[in-house]
Amino acid sequence: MTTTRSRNGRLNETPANERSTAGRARQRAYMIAALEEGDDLSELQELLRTAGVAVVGQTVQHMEKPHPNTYLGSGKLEELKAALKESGANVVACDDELSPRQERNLERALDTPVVDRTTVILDIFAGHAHSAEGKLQVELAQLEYNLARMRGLWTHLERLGAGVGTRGPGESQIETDRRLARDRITALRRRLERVRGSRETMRAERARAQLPTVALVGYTNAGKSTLLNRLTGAEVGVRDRLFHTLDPTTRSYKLGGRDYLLTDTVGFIRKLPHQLVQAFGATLEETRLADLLLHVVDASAPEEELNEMMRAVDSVLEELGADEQPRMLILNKADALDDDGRHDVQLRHPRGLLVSARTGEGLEALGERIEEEFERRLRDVELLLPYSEGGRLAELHEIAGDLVREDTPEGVRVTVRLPATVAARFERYAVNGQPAS
Ligand SMILES: Nc1nc2c(ncn2[C@@H]2O[C@H](COP(=O)(O)OP(=O)(O)OP(=O)(O)O)[C@@H](O)[C@H]2O)c(=O)[nH]1
Ligand SMILES: [Mg+2]
Repeated sequence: MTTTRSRNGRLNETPANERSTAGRARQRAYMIAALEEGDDLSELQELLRTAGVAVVGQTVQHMEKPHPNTYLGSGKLEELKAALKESGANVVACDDELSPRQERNLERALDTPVVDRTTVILDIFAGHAHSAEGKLQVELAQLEYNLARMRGLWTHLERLGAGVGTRGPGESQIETDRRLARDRITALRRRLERVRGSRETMRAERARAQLPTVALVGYTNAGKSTLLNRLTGAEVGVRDRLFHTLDPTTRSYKLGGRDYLLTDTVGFIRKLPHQLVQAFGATLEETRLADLLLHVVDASAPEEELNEMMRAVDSVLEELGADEQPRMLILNKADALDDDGRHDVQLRHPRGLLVSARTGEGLEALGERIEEEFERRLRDVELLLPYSEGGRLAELHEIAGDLVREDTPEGVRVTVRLPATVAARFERYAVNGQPAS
């Protein structure tokens, strides 16, 4: 994991730079946060744990907005300095994304390297990316984040063979850095496009065009992968760690004689770095193209936290333009709730379906609901398929199970019931210009 990180993460490869949360034997982090009353640092702690960093202390200042120059107030900083020494920490981890100025000032005041929440999340992503596409996406996000902040681009570019001496006349070092970083970003984008155009992706896209698709979305650690495994018999990795799944996995899945595709997606989190949402745009496309979204939540989380996680998911979906599809709320981890807890969560989310991906409870009802959801939107469609498009007929059989066919001189005339979204994909074969959706 360390090697992947240092390959991707610019911050991680220079020993002189202690900013990275990874790649060094046992980092000891001291957490700081400017929080509203009632919030705590458990999520940052969880993120650090996932990044393999030990937490040795924390300082929280309750304030409405972080200080624009130093993040925390000056009195708090003094207090922090002493506590920091005491704790033996070798890095300070901040719960928010820091402006370059805040970061610089904090490092100066504390005489300790500072990482912010975004850097930690990018780092975890770098460690969890397995596919060529995932790795490129993370590197792109890291580079863009650092470009915006102009943080030590030096080492990175040197490693890429750009190095000293490439500076043009009259160009300041910063301008050179910026220009080289932009070139690298352009090159990465191009490579990403090529990777995405690969055959495998195209095959997946073809499959998606035909079968109705259901995407599992939700906060990291909600149980999406567990649910996918349970429903389809797949073996997607499951761990009690944040952001375990980065590469979307799609499996087919049968319900009442029809085939569906079920896609697992990357988990969301509060304050998900914007760069990551952008970089993972293509991966998250799965979400936008799905016919139905299952929003999976950890129903065993405390009420306030659950609401916040749901809001975070809503806002990412909105940013992705995936907020218009039909959505179902899946209240997972029912097994971790007692009777009162179940009653309570069901009362607060009457439309949610209580299930347990672990024990299988409620999954039959879930299947029925999915079927109903598609049933409701079934359309009777009449199509004329030319004989040269025999493959299309086979697809229809797979999707619809039942269909009525009649051979005519022009081709096969088919009457079939299809989900509205699928019908739209067959529109060009519709008879009499009758709209298929
Ligand atoms: N008690 C209980 N635990 C569950 C259930 N479903 C999942 N878990 C646990 O929750 C943790 C996270 O599960 P995953 O399936 O990896 O969650 P995910 O939503 O795919 O997480 P990311 O890939 O990080 O977005 C694991 O420890 C699972 O064993 C459930 O129904 N009940
Ligand atoms: Mg997962």
